[in-house]
Amino acid sequence: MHSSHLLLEEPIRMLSILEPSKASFFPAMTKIVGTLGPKSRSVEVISACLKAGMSVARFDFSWGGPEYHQETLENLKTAIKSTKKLCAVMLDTVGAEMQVVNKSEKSISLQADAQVVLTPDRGQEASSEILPINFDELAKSIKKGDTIFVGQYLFTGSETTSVWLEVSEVTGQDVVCTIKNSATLAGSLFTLHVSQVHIDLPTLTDKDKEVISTWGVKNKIDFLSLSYTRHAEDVRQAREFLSKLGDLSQTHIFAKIENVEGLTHFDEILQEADGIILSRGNLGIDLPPEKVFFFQKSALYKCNMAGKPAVLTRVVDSMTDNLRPTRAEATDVANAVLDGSDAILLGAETLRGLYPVETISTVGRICAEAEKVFNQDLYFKKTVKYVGEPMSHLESIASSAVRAAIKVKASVIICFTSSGRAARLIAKYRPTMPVLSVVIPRITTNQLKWSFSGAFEARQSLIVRGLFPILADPRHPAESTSASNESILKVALDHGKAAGVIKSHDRVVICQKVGDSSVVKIIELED
Ligand SMILES: Nc1ncnc2c1ncn2[C@@H]1O[C@H](COP(=O)(O)OP(=O)(O)O)[C@@H](O)[C@H]1O
Ligand SMILES: C=C(OP(=O)(O)O)C(=O)O
Ligand SMILES: [K+]
Ligand SMILES: [Mg+2]
Repeated sequence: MHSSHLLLEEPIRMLSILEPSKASFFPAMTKIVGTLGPKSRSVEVISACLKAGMSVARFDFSWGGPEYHQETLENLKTAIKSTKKLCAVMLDTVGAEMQVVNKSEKSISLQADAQVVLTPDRGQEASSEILPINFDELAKSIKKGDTIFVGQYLFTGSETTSVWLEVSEVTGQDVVCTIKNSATLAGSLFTLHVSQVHIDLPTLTDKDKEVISTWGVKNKIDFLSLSYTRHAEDVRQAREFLSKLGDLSQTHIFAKIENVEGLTHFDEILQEADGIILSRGNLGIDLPPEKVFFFQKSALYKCNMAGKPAVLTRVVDSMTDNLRPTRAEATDVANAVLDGSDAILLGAETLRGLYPVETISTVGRICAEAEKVFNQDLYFKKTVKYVGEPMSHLESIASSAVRAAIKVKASVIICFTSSGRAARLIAKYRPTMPVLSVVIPRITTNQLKWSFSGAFEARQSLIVRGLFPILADPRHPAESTSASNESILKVALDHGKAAGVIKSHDRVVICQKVGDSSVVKIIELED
């Protein structure tokens, strides 16, 4: 078969599979988002997660209050300082999530073929006969025969702690269900999912707004993960809300596609959002199993062509309590890379799993192997063709930088950027070498005070495949002169050398503005 038909580069020597994977400074070009929680909130564990390759920390407000998450975040800051590894912060909303609340935390055992009632009456204690839920309108939204799934928060699928229910009767506000499998629900919170039914809850709830405008503002969150995004309008409303919150006007919105409704409006959502999270946890039960791969491949392709970062969830559930992933999971991680994801999001594995650090390093190693055989040549051609002609000047420069870097076998691409746009466009063409994006701060004013931009832009590239940011000293203003460019370049090269990605005699491709024009330079280093 001709290599252009394959996701893999050809030819692959069978024996190359046996070569040990080399350790390198950048564990992988694909990024890892880790959800922080009980098993990953001490300075020690977070430091180890950062060293293993986590570059975005996710704080999921479906679970845990602001004080709890603040404590974790303070530990993250300490870990960042001591490891000198950058990490961005993602706030994940609750959104239109239906939940069963089990205040007493006593485990609830459910027997197959028996009946259980879902009720909006939150005064009731959860038991084997009745489950109180946080949503008043369930009875209006469903009908006899519908399927409902109730599972432990961040259920892993391998547990006996989740049940399938079939609606047998609706009586007033209550929904009577037949239990399809025996299970024991353990813990205080369970997520409830109704297959392919519109749930009339807002995408940004009042509680979400409250958390964003307090916790979010205080911590200048880099990313808002917008749970249950179903329409482009959801993203527009979130954007409008953030725009009034000072620094958060710079926060990037990642639309989480978790159900068929979001999938149906994918194209419009992608246009509005800064990035996409393919929430396979929920979507995987909303879609028939045989269709999940299809969504993954087409959504990743669309994100790649739009040059917007795509994050894939739920890859190694079984590592929540095992040191090794299953064969299917290990293959799934590699396929996520070949299909085009920028980042992998770990949920239960890092939040409440026994091996958060090992999970990160295992996923990183699988990604790195897949990146080595990713058919860059085919991908590059596809992207150029998709973009068409005439290309914008900047995109043409960016794609040329990638092509040049591959042709001369450069060890890195160094890209000067202020808005982050140039670096992102380079990453869009999926270079095989790391891109050091040197973010040059711009002086901005809001009429009250002067400040420097750049910190958001630098951290926001931590979710993009292949981008490794360096924030330049604000004493080098964006109004660049050739002297300041030279000194910044020296800093970037030194950083690359210290990190072990640049050696003497290496070739390096540089993308920067000289005077009014963007240029791509190739330099060969001396000793
Ligand atoms: N401070 C800078 N010094 C030199 N070149 C820069 C600087 N900022 C951006 N560039 C270059 O200018 C071009 C436009 O990049 P872009 O990231 O869109 O910058 P901007 O911040 O102007 O939007 C790219 O070639 C980029 O490498
Ligand atoms: C990550 C997911 O969402 P959450 O954990 O917020 O339910 C998912 O559904 O895959
Ligand atoms: K959530
Ligand atoms: Mg979800």
